[in-house]
Amino acid sequence: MATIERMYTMDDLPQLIDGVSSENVVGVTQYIVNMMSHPAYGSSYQWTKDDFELGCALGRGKFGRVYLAREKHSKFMVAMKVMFKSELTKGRVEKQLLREIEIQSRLKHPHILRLYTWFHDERRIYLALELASQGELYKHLKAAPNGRFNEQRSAKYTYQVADALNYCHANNVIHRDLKPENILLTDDDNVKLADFGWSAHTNSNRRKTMCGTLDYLPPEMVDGKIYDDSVDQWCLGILCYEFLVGYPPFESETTEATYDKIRRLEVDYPRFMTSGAKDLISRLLKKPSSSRITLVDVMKHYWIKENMGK
Ligand SMILES: Nc1ncnc2c1ncn2[C@@H]1O[C@H](COP(=O)(O)OP(=O)(O)OP(=O)(O)O)[C@@H](O)[C@H]1O
Repeated sequence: MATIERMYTMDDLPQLIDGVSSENVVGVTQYIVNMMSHPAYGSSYQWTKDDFELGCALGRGKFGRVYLAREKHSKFMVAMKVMFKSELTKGRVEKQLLREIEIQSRLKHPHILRLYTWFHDERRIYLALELASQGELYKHLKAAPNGRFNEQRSAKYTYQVADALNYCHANNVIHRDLKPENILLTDDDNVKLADFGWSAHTNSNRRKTMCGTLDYLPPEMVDGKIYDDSVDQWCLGILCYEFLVGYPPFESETTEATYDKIRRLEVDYPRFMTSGAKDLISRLLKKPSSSRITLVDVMKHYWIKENMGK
């Protein structure tokens, strides 16, 4: 699903506020007018840190911190990721970051975290990201009863991630690093796929690079073989399993034991898992990548539909 690309004008105001509740009409109208009257609206604009007020820290990553921030003119809230150039250079991740920025800034989908803009000063790089106030999905999984989501929540999130990945693949992007730590949650309980640091374009050759989290590695990557965008379907199967069970299926004490389980496709489905969930996961965790269920079929799968009330 794509977002509307055209620029709105003040003439569109009635359409934009159509359906807004009466107590919010004044606030929303003011908000839209502020946005449209900003010099950045509809033209190129060089954003700087002076355009934003930084608030509390939302979290800390390997290369910087993320702050709640507000654009001064429109009062639009964002998550501002601030990274030090010296640390990026030391970690040799400048190229990876530039690729992440290039990919994430052109992906516009309701379940992909938007990168609104980015800029830099002498010492730092700033990424103005869509705000996902509930933070990492991982944290919510750990806090859920028995450390796992119920079927309704699992099906909803699996559907939304499948929708996001399907959009990525249609735009020649493979995510390659799916896991609950790389998915954020909004206040209205919707997921946003984030962290495109390991993502790749598919339009070049199929690649053999080894990356991503061990527990989520598909067999073709364990064996260093060529792979394509169906690695994301495998990872979606692992993710759906982790939602329902609380840990990934091939988790082991050692790297070798994990690799071994992946190669032998040794999945233990707990008794509490329903046959519908098992059916979907086993269709995703197929060793020959070409036999994995498509993302469109994941969204139409009966277990997803049943649990989303569709
Ligand atoms: N868009 C956002 N909205 C709300 N909170 C966010 C957002 N982005 C990040 N955070 C919070 O900040 C924390 C750190 O994010 P960041 O992306 O820097 O870390 P990370 O995923 O560990 O990245 P990396 O491993 O690439 O350094 C996250 O764990 C999350 O809690």
